[in-house]
Amino acid sequence: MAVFTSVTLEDLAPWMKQFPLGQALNIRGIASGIENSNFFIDTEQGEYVLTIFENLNFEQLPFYLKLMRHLADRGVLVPAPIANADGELCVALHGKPAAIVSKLNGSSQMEPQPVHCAEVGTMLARMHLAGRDFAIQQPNLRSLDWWQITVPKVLEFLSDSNRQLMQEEIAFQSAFALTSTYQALAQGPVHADLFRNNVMFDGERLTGFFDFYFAGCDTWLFDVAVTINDWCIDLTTGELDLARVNAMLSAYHAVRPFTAEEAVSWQPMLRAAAFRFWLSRVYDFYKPRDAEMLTPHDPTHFERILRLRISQPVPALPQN
Ligand SMILES: Nc1ncnc2c1ncn2[C@@H]1O[C@H](COP(=O)(O)OP(=O)(O)O)[C@@H](O)[C@H]1O
Ligand SMILES: N[C@@H](CCOP(=O)(O)O)C(=O)O
Repeated sequence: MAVFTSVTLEDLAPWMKQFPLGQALNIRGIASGIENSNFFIDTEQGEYVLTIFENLNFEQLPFYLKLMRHLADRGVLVPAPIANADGELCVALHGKPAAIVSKLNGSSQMEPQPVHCAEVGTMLARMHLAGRDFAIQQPNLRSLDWWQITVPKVLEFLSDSNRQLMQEEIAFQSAFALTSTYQALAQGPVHADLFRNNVMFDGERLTGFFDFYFAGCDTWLFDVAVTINDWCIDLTTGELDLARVNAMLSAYHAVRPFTAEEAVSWQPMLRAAAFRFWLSRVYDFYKPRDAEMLTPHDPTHFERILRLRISQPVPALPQN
């Protein structure tokens, strides 16, 4: 999809008066998003991104927007939400919650090299540390609870072998989450969807993480595993690429050293990260929402990755 809710320059004229950005001069819908309606807007103060939230509500949004503001204020490279005259980061537009955030320069690096992975590892660790004193608690809404509710809804669509894989993995992850090792893992606000399409680069320089609308409080290691499973693989086979894995993990470890509990949780967490996206892709594939141009992501990609993370040893986390 792209734009679920249409917005014109005429719609924007009165609405923009509450923001310190002057008039909107131009608005262009962004085609690549799949969750929200996004637009680039040119204002008298420069370029910004307008997002109309299609699924998140006014109660949930302060977590994401205030987290972005909190991180931006601490030097983590993320879009900074713009407050209106009342200090609100989220305001209704066409009856839906909407926000304006700063536009990041650059473009996504879809064929990353170790140098890009190192940049991501460093910024991810800085983001985790900067989030430690963030006051709002909101769980990762695509975590174990959601998996347990969603698995029964999709089993009927799966082949026998995939149904078995899904049932065995949800049982494994449910048991893993109860272990004292899991309970000892460092937690805090995490991005939870830090794929290549959610990071901007200008050449080899990272300019920002964005699309925080799957963020929530979860283990930091889950965030690392989600990121590794997208950035550091052979895209055809799903196998881990050691040079990129080492670059990302070493860079992260240099800022925020991994713990002994994280070291023993690494393989289960790579499985959890693969499972989360296999499940959401299966769900979106078989239970699509209304959308003008929505093309669902391929679920088999993460099924393949999950099978590999179960069957093959994974490179160890760096340890001091
Ligand atoms: N703050 C930003 N700065 C620059 N580009 C952005 C920003 N936010 C979104 N975009 C652009 O909009 C596209 C869609 O945004 P995204 O957050 O991925 O949408 P969705 O949440 O709907 O999947 C991105 O691929 C990117 O090109
Ligand atoms: N990264 C997820 C889907 C979420 O889409 P995004 O465009 O909001 O990052 C996936 O690949 O399944």
